[in-house]
Amino acid sequence: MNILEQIAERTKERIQKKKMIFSLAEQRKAAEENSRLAPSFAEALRQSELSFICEVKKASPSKGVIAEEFPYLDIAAEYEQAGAAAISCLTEPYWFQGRDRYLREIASQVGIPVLRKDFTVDEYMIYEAKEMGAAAVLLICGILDDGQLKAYGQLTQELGMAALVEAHSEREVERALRAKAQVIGVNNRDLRTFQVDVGNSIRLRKMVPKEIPFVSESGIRTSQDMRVLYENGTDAVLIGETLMRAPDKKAMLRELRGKIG
Ligand SMILES: O=P(O)(O)OC[C@@H](O)[C@@H](O)c1c[nH]c2ccccc12
Repeated sequence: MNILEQIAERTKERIQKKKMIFSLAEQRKAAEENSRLAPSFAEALRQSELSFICEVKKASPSKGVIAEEFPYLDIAAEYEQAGAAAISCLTEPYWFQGRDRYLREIASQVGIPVLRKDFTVDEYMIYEAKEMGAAAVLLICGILDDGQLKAYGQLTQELGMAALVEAHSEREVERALRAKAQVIGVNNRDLRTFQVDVGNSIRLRKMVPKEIPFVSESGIRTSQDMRVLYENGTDAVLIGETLMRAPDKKAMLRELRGKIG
């Protein structure tokens, strides 16, 4: 099993345990009772020439612990003040050291949309995301079949959220398009090998119609990376590690943005 499959399996177990404590029916009810409409994720990505989705992430399978100190609320506030279009918050606990409560607290504190970054493998997680105040969930093509992609995308929309559908290859972009993804992200990191290639987004950008916001994810470090992505029609970038390691996140965002947008 590659790492992506391992995480997906572990996530299924995690959700089974949660369901025993709080059933799917109860979770659905809790989601439906949260009538607060989160700000629109897709709209937020259309607000500027090149939008930033800034990630709150303590650790990752490829890098281990990235931020020993992890004042997640301060980090989220700093991202918002620096002009982030949206925040991505990890909730996966074992490889990324995420927590549901990080997302819950961040979403209640900031005015910009928050993406629940997790390995969605069950509709239960979509109800949870809604209940927690997320504006969007991640659907990874590599761990979902076509039926799930479609059904989870629909449920997400019914609950007033958006799905960021993540692809890594031509075939997966085709699948995302077929599933009527509202927002498509291309991961520059191969979650099977951890190899990073920003060229992956550039290659796959051409397959996605202009009306669908296109997000380039992972491994973005320099204003040079940003320029190349921008020139090739990227609408938004999703940046984690580079920002998490920067002592002054506002300055880092300014530097990355350079002369763009
Ligand atoms: O820290 P980076 O290299 O800037 O990457 C951020 C984000 O793209 C990455 O965390 C990510 C992309 N797809 C994922 C799926 C699950 C968990 C995490 C991810």
